[in-house]
Amino acid sequence: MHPKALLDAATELVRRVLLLDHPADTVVSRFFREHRALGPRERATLAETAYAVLRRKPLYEHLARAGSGSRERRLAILGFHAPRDFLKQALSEPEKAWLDACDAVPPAELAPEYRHNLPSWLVAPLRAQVGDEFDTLAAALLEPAPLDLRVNTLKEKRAAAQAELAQAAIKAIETPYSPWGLRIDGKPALQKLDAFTRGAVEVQDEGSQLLALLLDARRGEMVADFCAGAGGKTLAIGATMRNTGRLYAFDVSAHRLDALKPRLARSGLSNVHPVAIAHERDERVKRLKGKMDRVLVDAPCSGLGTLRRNPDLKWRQQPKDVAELQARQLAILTSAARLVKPGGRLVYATCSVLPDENEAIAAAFGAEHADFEPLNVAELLQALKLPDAAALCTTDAAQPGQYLRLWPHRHGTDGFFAAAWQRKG
Ligand SMILES: C[S@@+](CC[C@H](N)C(=O)[O-])C[C@H]1O[C@@H](n2cnc3c(N)ncnc32)[C@H](O)[C@@H]1O
Repeated sequence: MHPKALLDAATELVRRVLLLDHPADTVVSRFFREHRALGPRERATLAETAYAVLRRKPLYEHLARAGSGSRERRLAILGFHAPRDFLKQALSEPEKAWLDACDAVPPAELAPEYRHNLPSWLVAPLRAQVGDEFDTLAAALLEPAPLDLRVNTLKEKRAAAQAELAQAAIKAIETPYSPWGLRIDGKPALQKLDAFTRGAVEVQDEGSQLLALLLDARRGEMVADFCAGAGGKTLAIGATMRNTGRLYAFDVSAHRLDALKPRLARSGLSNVHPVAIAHERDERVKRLKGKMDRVLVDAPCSGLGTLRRNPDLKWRQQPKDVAELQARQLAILTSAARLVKPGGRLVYATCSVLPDENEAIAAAFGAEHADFEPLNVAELLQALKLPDAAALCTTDAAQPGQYLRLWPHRHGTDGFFAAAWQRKG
């Protein structure tokens, strides 16, 4: 496609994602379905351009106050994911001069909001948590996430999967913390790889793998993944159970559970029972009261720990949404807790970096549930022989290691939180 046509397409896609009325990945997929003639490289350029604009929206809007042409075209030019000489074939002389002027602005001279590119309401809670590391965190959140795989140890050892990928010219290194993880160089197409189609590997961020590990589900147990969604963590938990026992995958979205089915088929797991529920107090949940050895609540959350892959969330989420989420999170955790049998383990997790969705929910639950003993997550991970377990957890002087707290700039994962309890016997 000629650079001019590709820039026009990017401008239209940028216009659509900036409406912020749907998740960016949905908008991009719909755009590609409408433009079937686009090749893989053109698709990559368009998607990366739209994501670049979402990532650096404040900076690009600032730079786009100068220049000419529509606002979306200026933003698409600034985010255009291709070599400058290719892009310049699409530009008028005044546009080229404006772009050169933008490129010449020294980053150090930019106001902080054009460097961190975060909404103002998010800055204070992040600064309060990471202090001097704020700029490093903000920079990490502006980078695309690496591609992590989880090796399905029911089918393959990690080293064998790594060797198989190498034969397909895909370089993969072991993830630093998860014993099942491989981190891939670049973004190769995996769907047609034998290792993928036969279920030996699945795409999953290392942080998600650690949440499944923390649940520590064993052979023959009764386990519930309460907010299973498309089942990323369900699959990892089923593998730790060595395909024995019974693993319920609950979710209120039948549509998301449907996406679990092909993944289950590939994985070779037959111990998973997907159940679409109407709400967290559904009769099908109540019937299992006190029967579960382990329950994971991977709660619906703002997703603000996943800004590397979902940069639109920082513009689509608002403080009032977080307040609404808190009520749902506590209600879901409270209902899910009823399933846990005496001596059983409960894990609450989110992919949010906001204390309001994390420590605050754990504290509110703890205050109402004296029958649940908080477990120290660092100790649980140490017992699982995880390297640097304490470094993955909170460091409060009063309760060191109490919660899992993963950060992109420290751990190279998405931002995750987890708290764990044991029901008193
Ligand atoms: C963070 S996502 C889960 C991601 C999934 N565990 C994974 O690893 O891919 C949260 C899920 O909670 C589900 N959910 C929302 N409200 C719920 C409720 N009341 N009961 C159970 N699941 C709920 C959503 O449909 C969504 O799939």
